[in-house]
Amino acid sequence: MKNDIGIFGLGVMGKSIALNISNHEYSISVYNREPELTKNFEDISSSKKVTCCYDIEQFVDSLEIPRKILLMVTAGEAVDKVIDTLIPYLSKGDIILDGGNSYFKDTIRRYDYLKNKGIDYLGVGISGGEQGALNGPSIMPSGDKLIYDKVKSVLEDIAAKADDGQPCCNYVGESGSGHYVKMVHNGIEYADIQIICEAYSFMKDGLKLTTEEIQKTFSDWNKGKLQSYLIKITSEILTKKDEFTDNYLIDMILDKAEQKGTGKWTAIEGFDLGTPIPTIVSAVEARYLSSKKDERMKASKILSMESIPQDYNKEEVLNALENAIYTAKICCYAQGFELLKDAAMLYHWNLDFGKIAMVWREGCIIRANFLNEIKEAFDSENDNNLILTKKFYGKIIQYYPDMRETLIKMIECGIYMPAFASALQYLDGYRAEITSANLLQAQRDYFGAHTYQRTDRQGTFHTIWE
Ligand SMILES: NC(=O)C1=CN([C@@H]2O[C@H](COP(=O)(O)OP(=O)(O)OC[C@H]3O[C@@H](n4cnc5c(N)ncnc54)[C@H](OP(=O)(O)O)[C@@H]3O)[C@@H](O)[C@H]2O)C=CC1
Ligand SMILES: O=C(CO)[C@H](O)[C@H](O)COP(=O)(O)O
Repeated sequence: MKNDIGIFGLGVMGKSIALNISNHEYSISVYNREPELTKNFEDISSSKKVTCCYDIEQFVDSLEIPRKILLMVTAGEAVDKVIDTLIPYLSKGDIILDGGNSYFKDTIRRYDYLKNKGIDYLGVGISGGEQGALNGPSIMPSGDKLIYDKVKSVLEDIAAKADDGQPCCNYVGESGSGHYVKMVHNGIEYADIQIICEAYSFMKDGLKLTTEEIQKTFSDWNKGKLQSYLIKITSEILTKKDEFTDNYLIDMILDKAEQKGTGKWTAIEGFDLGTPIPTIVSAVEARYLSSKKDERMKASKILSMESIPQDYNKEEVLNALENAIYTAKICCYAQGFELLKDAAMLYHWNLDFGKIAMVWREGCIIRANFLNEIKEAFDSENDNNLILTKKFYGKIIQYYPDMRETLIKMIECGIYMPAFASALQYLDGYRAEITSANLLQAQRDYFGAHTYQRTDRQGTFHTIWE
């Protein structure tokens, strides 16, 4: 008897996905470059439907034809190496699925490379971290639809299920689009995380709340319109005590953020496509700034400034902050979907934003209650900016003043809040009928004869300014 599917790579994600698949009654074969992880997997997987392989040929031979092999390895060069290791053992019609955070242009290249060899390739964006992978991730598959149909049942079975029972797995589109959607998911993840961190900073350093008070605030917010995985884990993180000191663990963690690159790719795509995604860009930049800890320490002494002492009504400020976070979150998602809209045009993908929102409703890191509303918004207005949809523009108008008031207070307290500021500026800029770009165009024409268009007649104009 041959096995249904093979999993190559038994790191954090591969191990959990493999267990998830085998828990769904599929027979699996697993392989890892370092045999130690395969041995560990053998120890934890009691199921008889698991074949642990220590040899690539044995791994490939153990699979039902056409073979289906899910790669869960580090994105980048490793994926190419693994593909080249597998090729000599594969047959025409076999299917490789890449479940890592691969760069979408690499996925398109690998698809073409393997197509020439008669091997099918699906780029499968997966989100949910270790627990999601084990209990039900959000899955964003792409490639040939006919090939997807051959693996659809296993992907849908292992995916998270939304409240309506629908699997959080939907075919996204042509090659590369699934990894693109996953990349944008991560861009939104960066922005969402940054907004929460800035709110935390304001509560701690501006409002001088205790960790317990901040924890309770996040916990309360998670019962309302901000209900989401990231707000929930934030409230849980703030309960954790340090094992070495009497402090909360959060106060012992160095404030230097790391990143693996998906947020940066999203920001670069925004620049390349000319799509304004300032909150996502600001979140990437905030990570870079945070990592310059030594310089910040030095600057904090040289540029030391007193913040303006305030006597805020904390309850009112926290209510406004909740509305400000909600509005900023909508802006993050709106920016992500605007990038997807421009990418669909440029790369000729037929993206259904309602279906994408549906896939993000459960399982992934940005899962949130309001994704149900985002789904409904796009179901009826697929081409609209989220902030202009009937579902959301009223909320933005309602919460706009609270957002503005909150930002004023953050400025008074000297809080670093690039994500909040960029979200408000996104709204102010997007709704501006007239901007200052008329002056900008005049300056360009002045120094470089770059020409400009007029408001009252067609054509291109140049003025001798001096
Ligand atoms: N961790 C997370 O929360 C999430 C991760 N992802 C993505 O999933 C993928 C896997 O991540 P994760 O499980 O966290 O990573 P880990 O670091 O835990 O595991 C990496 C895996 O890749 C294998 N690998 C690395 N280089 C090679 C190579 N040259 N040849 C063969 N195998 C190699 C490792 O094998 P070995 O043991 O031999 O080194 C190991 O099995 C990545 O693309 C990641 O971005 C996606 C969503 C969430
Ligand atoms: O893909 C993920 C979740 O969806 C990973 O958790 C993500 O890679 C984390 O990114 P970074 O290390 O850059 O913060």
